[in-house]
Amino acid sequence: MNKNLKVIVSGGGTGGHIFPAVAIAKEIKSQFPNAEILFVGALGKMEMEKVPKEGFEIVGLPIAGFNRSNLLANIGFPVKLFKSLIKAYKVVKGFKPDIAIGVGGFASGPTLFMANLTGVKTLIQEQNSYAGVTNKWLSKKASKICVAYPEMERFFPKDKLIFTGNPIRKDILNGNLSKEKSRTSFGLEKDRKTLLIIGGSLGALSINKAISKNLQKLLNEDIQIIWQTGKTYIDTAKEAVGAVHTTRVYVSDFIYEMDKAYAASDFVISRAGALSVSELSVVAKPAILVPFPFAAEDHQTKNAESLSKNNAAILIKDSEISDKVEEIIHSFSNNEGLLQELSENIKKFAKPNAAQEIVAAVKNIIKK
Ligand SMILES: CC(=O)N[C@H]1[C@@H](OP(=O)(O)OP(=O)(O)OC[C@H]2O[C@@H](n3ccc(=O)[nH]c3=O)[C@H](O)[C@@H]2O)O[C@H](CO)[C@@H](O)[C@@H]1O
Repeated sequence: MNKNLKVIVSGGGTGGHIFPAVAIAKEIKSQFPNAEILFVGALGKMEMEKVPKEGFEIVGLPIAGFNRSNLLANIGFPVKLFKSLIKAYKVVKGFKPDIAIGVGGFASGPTLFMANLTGVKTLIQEQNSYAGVTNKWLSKKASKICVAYPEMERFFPKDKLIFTGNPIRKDILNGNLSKEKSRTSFGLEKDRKTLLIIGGSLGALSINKAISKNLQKLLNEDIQIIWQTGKTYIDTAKEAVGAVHTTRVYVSDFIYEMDKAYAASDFVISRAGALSVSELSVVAKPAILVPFPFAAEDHQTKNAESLSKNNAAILIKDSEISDKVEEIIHSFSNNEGLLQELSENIKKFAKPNAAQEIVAAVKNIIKK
């Protein structure tokens, strides 16, 4: 099996789909160094840039999402879907994988559909506590569905479920970086308390606005800040930092070395995307979670509640972050006991072996 293992990994759209896919691919490579892995993504989406940076080959389908709120925007959808199905068919037939793994996002629909049609076995990795339409539909033919939340039998056939957790990139899992060195790598002071702000892979407007508005007050707490803004807010954020004349803020649209960002920080403000929540659990960081309220079925609120109900994170509503951020950061900066408690509690949600467990499922499927 070693020499011949061939795997298609398909999906993407945002980091929350791409990075678990990369973590699975890297685990396959570490167990089967000769394995051939081909990613199938959506043209123009984030995976087309991020996946090659991680050292994997990717093919793009001309697929786009179906816009449920504006049906007129879907005029080109049938053509794109048709072209994507044809291309997915050619990719699957040409590459001849032993298995196709779907991680959610536009491209996984046509790819796994064609895999199923041509007799290739499939596995789905669902990151969220709420399953999307495509994954529910693909689950009928999938051999196994690896999930990160309990009670997923609401969406998927129970006998196919494996509760693995979300696969996390190894550099984040290893977590052996020094706090001081990580801080200096961002140009920050090595001994100052550090707040990390992450808005998910695309950035979060309400968090960004809250930080811009309260930046001076936050700096008055004697902290320093690593602030990830997303592409659309980076210029405004840089202006806000310039206006307060400080060297205590590192600002970037996207952070590639999230392992260093986590290691540098004492506490975190974050969206509640599934991967962010899984990573924060593994690195055991005290966190203020601000769920994106318009995610499908409000699943980010459910992700955040699974922690906040257990005193493992603080949940702040999107509409309240601007008014509450200063008060909360004040309490975080001055209450070691609270940080300790949140850190211990969030750690209980960590599933550090997810990638290995998913690859174990892959091995079982292709053995049969
Ligand atoms: C708006 C929306 O619908 N977002 C969804 C999207 O989130 P999205 O992709 O934003 O969020 P996640 O929190 O799940 O994952 C973010 C990933 O990007 C990485 N990262 C982030 C910022 C950065 O600068 N550098 C970096 O590497 C994080 O380490 C993490 O691995 O997919 C998730 C997983 O299906 C869902 O739970 C989210 O609800």
